[in-house]
Amino acid sequence: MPLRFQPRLRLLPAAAAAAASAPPFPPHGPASATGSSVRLTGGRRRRRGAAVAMASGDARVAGIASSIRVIPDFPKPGIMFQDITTLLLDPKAFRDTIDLFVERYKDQGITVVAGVEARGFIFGPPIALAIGAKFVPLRKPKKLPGEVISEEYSLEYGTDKIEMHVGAVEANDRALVVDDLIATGGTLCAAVKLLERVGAKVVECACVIELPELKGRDKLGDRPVFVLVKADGA
Ligand SMILES: O=P(O)(O)OC[C@H]1O[C@H](OP(=O)(O)OP(=O)(O)O)[C@H](O)[C@@H]1O
Ligand SMILES: Nc1ncnc2[nH]cnc12
Repeated sequence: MPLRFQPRLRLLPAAAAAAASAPPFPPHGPASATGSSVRLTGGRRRRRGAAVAMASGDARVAGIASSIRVIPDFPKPGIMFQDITTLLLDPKAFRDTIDLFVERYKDQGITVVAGVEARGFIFGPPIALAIGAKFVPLRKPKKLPGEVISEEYSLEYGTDKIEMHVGAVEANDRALVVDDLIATGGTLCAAVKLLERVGAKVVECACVIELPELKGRDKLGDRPVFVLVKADGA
């Protein structure tokens, strides 16, 4: 997966009001991991590179945003890695994340939640259970034991593939695609293609985080993408 350079992050204007009530540091944030923070006007401090912005006016999103740790230069120099494992350490943030998705999708007639390996396997299943849909894992090559269909997608250098079991999704299914993050959009685009190839209707793609500078939405055309937080490169 291409983990492209993501410049230092800043708080988007839409986020400012909701963020005012957020704690200055996340419970498990990089302030402790890296010792890195920046001072905000008014004397508050926030993590360097970690200002993650709200996509909605819901107050829960501020807590979710501040629970996501950003690790600079992982897995290689220049990458600001959005680490959702710290969100998982915070039961309120994790529950709020699932609840926000469930509230959005519970009355949309969704019959299948497709989660993209690996981090879509964390958020997808609890959403599927709560809305009464089946969960279908979209896996990296050679992991699924049954007959599969595959979709290749572009990486920064070369290509990768995801696979889905034949028969898991049917032509009359209404699908939600779930992953933790959209960057270039290549992964979600391949996921959508797999589902559409078997005739399913992709209602929406849902991610916790978007890196808007990488313009992943452009790759998805008119398929809607819903995200909770945006990490904005300044
Ligand atoms: O929008 P894109 O540019 O396609 O990137 C987004 C994908 O990258 C990350 O996964 P990764 O491929 O690193 O795999 P992992 O979850 O197995 O670590 C992330 O979890 C998304 O699936
Ligand atoms: N900056 C980033 N952080 C976490 N996962 C990613 N996948 C692609 N870019 C990423």
